[in-house]
Amino acid sequence: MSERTRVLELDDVTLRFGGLTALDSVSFHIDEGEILGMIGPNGAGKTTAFNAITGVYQVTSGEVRFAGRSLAGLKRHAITKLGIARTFQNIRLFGSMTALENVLVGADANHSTGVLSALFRTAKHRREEDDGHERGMELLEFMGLASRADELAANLSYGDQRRLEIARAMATGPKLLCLDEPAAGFNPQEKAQLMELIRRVRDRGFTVLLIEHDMRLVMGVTDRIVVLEFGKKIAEGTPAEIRDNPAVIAAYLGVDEDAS
Ligand SMILES: Nc1ncnc2c1ncn2[C@@H]1O[C@H](COP(=O)(O)OP(=O)(O)OP(=O)(O)O)[C@@H](O)[C@H]1O
Repeated sequence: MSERTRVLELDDVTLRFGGLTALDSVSFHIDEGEILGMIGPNGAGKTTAFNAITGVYQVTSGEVRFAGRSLAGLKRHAITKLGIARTFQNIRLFGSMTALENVLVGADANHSTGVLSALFRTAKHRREEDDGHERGMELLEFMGLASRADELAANLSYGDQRRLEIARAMATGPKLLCLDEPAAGFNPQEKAQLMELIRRVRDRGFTVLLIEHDMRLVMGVTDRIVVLEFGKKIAEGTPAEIRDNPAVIAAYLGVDEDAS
């Protein structure tokens, strides 16, 4: 097998909230171009792992590395700039802004020009705005939202809002895209469509970390899967390996796969 570039690495990460150990010595990595699934029953630590990766929480011990660099002490904004973007379990759009404006807010995160040049509308700032606009429209097109570009986000259907969140995250130009249950609340057909879209996102050059409750779906779209239970990694492997793993079967036994 050829050498692949390591995008993200969690090295023996423990994260405690007071007496509760939400992540317990968790290690895994993601290589460039992979779709890595993260699954596990409710409260397993999946969202906490996202929060540790994106700088919402600092790890108690261990290290998160992005492109070989430790993320210790970095704030959320700095981590976005480095190239990690995420969506949230609960949609967080700016409801009174249009779909396009929401995407442009994402693109803004990576502008090199600052407040002063924006104030004086320097040529460079204008150029960045034009580029951002074009790229924003292209992303909306890609997500099937071009015709909704001028609609207020609050007026979009639930499914369109979920897709817009992904477009906004992509607009920051990330190397790693972290999607926290992007298909939550979707019916099976919508879920299947979204998974296909996520595959196309990866084909555009993004590396994807995906939390998804629906085992069948996650099996269909991911290259590898990490399974958490009570903050510990209990399994890691290809979808076929995970499907037959006794520890995973035990963790999910009696658990409604679609529960969220
Ligand atoms: N800010 C916090 N303060 C205290 N405890 C927290 C905090 N965030 C998460 N936890 C706890 O950490 C554990 C892991 O939660 P987490 O949300 O990461 O699980 P999850 O796998 O994402 O679950 P779900 O599938 O329900 O979203 C849970 O016991 C949760 O109650």
